Amino acid sequence: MDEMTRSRAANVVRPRTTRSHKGMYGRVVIVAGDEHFGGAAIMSATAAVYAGAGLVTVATAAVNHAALHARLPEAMVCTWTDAMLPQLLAQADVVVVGPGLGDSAAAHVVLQLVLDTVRTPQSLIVDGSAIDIMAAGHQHQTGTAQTVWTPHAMEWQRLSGIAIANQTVAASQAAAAELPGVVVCKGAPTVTLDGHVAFRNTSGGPAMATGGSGDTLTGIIAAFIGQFGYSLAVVAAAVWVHSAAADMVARSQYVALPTAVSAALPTLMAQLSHSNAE
Ligand SMILES: NC(=O)C1=CN([C@@H]2O[C@H](COP(=O)(O)OP(=O)(O)OC[C@H]3O[C@@H](n4cnc5c(N)ncnc54)[C@H](OP(=O)(O)O)[C@@H]3O)[C@@H](O)[C@H]2O)[C@@H](O)CC1
Ligand SMILES: Nc1ncnc2c1ncn2[C@@H]1O[C@H](COP(=O)(O)OP(=O)(O)O)[C@@H](O)[C@H]1O
Ligand SMILES: [Mg+2]
Repeated sequence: MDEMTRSRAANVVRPRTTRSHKGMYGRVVIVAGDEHFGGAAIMSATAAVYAGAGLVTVATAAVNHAALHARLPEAMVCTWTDAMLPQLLAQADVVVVGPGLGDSAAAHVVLQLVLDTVRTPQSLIVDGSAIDIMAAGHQHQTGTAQTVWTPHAMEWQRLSGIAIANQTVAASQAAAAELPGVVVCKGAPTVTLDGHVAFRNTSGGPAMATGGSGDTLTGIIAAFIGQFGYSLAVVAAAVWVHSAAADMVARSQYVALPTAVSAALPTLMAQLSHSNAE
């Protein structure tokens, strides 16, 4: 099994060219946050912006819009039933679906819209409640998007059928081989795999055991794919950066608040890109 280390992550986070514009760094659409879980959408979107995504739009329940603008004016917003959502999804480089999505009829409908719309070369990150809905067999991935699944151990048990106690790398690789794309088996440590190769994460720790850490990771993965392309190594580098930012916070904080982790991303990514530039 390979290891995702600081130096390998630094190879991904390359310096930006002078002639940059935001269209070069990914149009990200985040479909998340029903009326109970608005925080998940805000944390995912915050992480996507702070990890360098070019443009971020959040499709979330209307009740979350004011809070989102208050915390993250950089993000644009719409609802799940907005007439412009299908076009936004079709024009996105990367789509995240699932953080705080819930299990309502509306959640099932918007998930199916995403699955029917997002196609390669677009990338699709499936997290949280979207994993649960798909695991329950209600909906299948009809598109052929470049996919990243981000289950924690219980979500992976639901999706793969492997009991948490039996989630060895070999068992997870076999299950991942039956799924399209990359699987981020979140845990301590997180292992990122594609049915053939696996990267064990070398950063992170128990300060991350708090609600919102996984929502935050989805935004970082989306921003990394938008800037650095879709590959197992880029996803594993995003996992490393997420956990390394948490380690920075945990040096002086007992718990690595997901919003504090996002706030640490621009500094950490600057350090990595400078080391890459040397
Ligand atoms: N602020 C917001 O809006 C937030 C919104 N959120 C949104 O909430 C939605 C539900 O996501 P969820 O992860 O909270 O619930 P679920 O999928 O049922 O899993 C928890 C169950 O699994 C069990 N479990 C056992 N082992 C485990 C392990 N190693 N890792 C993890 N779990 C393990 C665990 O066992 P127990 O704790 O009972 O021992 C418990 O029974 C989702 O859409 C998410 O995005 C959250 O992100 C939080 C902040
Ligand atoms: N003890 C730990 N060591 C390392 N990483 C951890 C630990 N506890 C939680 N994490 C990380 O925190 C995140 C939790 O994801 P998840 O359970 O989906 O959170 P959320 O509440 O946002 O849904 C994962 O990336 C996981 O690897
Ligand atoms: Mg989660």
